[in-house]
Amino acid sequence: MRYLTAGESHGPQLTTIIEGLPSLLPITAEKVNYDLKRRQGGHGRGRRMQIETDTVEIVSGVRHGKTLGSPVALVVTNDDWKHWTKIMGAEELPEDIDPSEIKRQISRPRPGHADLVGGMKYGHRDLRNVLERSSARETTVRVAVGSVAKALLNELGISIVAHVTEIVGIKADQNLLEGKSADEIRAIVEQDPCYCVDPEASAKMVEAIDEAKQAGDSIGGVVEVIVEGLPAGIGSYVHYDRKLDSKLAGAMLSINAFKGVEFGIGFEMARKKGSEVHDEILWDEEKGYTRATNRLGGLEGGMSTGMPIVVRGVMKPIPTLYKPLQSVDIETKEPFKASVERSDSCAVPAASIVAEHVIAWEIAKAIVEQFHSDQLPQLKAQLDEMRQYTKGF
Ligand SMILES: Cc1cc2nc3c(=O)[nH]c(=O)nc-3n(C[C@H](O)[C@H](O)[C@H](O)COP(=O)(O)O)c2cc1C
Ligand SMILES: C=C(O[C@@H]1CC(C(=O)O)=C[C@@H](OP(=O)(O)O)[C@H]1O)C(=O)O
Repeated sequence: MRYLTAGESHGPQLTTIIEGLPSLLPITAEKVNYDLKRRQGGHGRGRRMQIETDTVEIVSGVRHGKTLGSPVALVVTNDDWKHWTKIMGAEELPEDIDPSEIKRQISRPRPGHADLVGGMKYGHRDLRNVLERSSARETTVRVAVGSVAKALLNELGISIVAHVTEIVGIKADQNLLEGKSADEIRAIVEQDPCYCVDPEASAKMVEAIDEAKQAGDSIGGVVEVIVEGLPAGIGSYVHYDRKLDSKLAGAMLSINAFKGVEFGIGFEMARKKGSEVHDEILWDEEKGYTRATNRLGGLEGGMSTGMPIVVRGVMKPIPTLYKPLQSVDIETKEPFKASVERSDSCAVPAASIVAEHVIAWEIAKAIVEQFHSDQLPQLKAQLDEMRQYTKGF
């Protein structure tokens, strides 16, 4: 299973084609739109999100609400495009117009964004040609793709949820997750402005985001994704490129501004002994094999253990600052303050939604590739069989 995305931030639309989905999978634009709306939200978003109302158009691969097995193409239009048609059009500029007269040309790269190196790499002296594609606007269609993947996971009895665990050092109380299912966590975070389970921490996060915005600065944080209901044995230890944990880590780090990833208790493992890290194995008639703890985050040897997958990613503060950092104008080579583009001050809550969807995609892909998956009913039957088999193993 694979997908491609195309589209510039201020171009006419974002497009994606998903290939390899099983047939007979129910998909609705309504469900995808719900996830797109969640990605647009979260405290700390900038003015662009007031312009856009992201909705998906399913343009192929689905008939009467179910996938056909053929490629599924999705389109999300950029409402902002109408303000950018001259600046972002695909047609050649008329000869009597000097390109430097085109407004919003950028020659002052922002530290921390792709502007400078992207310009060098692709030979763009107008750095807008870089930022249009390096922008996290592209994560819109990745959420649409992940939403389709979640529809598949849902059919297979697998739930997934993301939440924000930390913003600028303000940490949510992890004990509040104790005994809660992914669906219960979702019900809580959907009501919270920072997509956080801890209302006290969330109130402080809101304050910190507002303060950063006021100061012309930006802040980052940590998001966590939990996957429940995955049978043991998805992924493999037999070859490096089949390890599920490496695929999940890659997916997390593919999100714009994500700089680190950990599973279970994560980097804390460096400070603990083996007896305090590894999860003891239990068995009972009803549940089959379980673990006394889940400190390894549901993965051993590159395979799911049957315990919930717990994966976290850290997002750096957003590079565009209203109080800009020192940079160099690439035309004059003079020192200047970097360009100030309209920007979010904190996109950690929004990015948690992106994380949920890129992880959903990787899990769905690993399942589809491991089993015979031309048709959803066949895939479902094999997963049920695998659950029964591993229980009695
Ligand atoms: C949901 C989301 C929203 C973002 N919004 C902005 C923004 O408004 N301004 C900005 O400069 N960067 C924003 N970023 C981060 C940049 O896209 C990112 O830093 C840039 O693509 C460079 O990539 P890198 O940070 O991974 O090196 C956002 C990231 C995400 C995930
Ligand atoms: C458009 C989105 O996020 C954008 C991500 C982004 C960046 O540099 O990554 C910069 C900003 O773009 P603009 O200058 O158009 O406001 C954000 O708004 C989105 O999330 O849909």
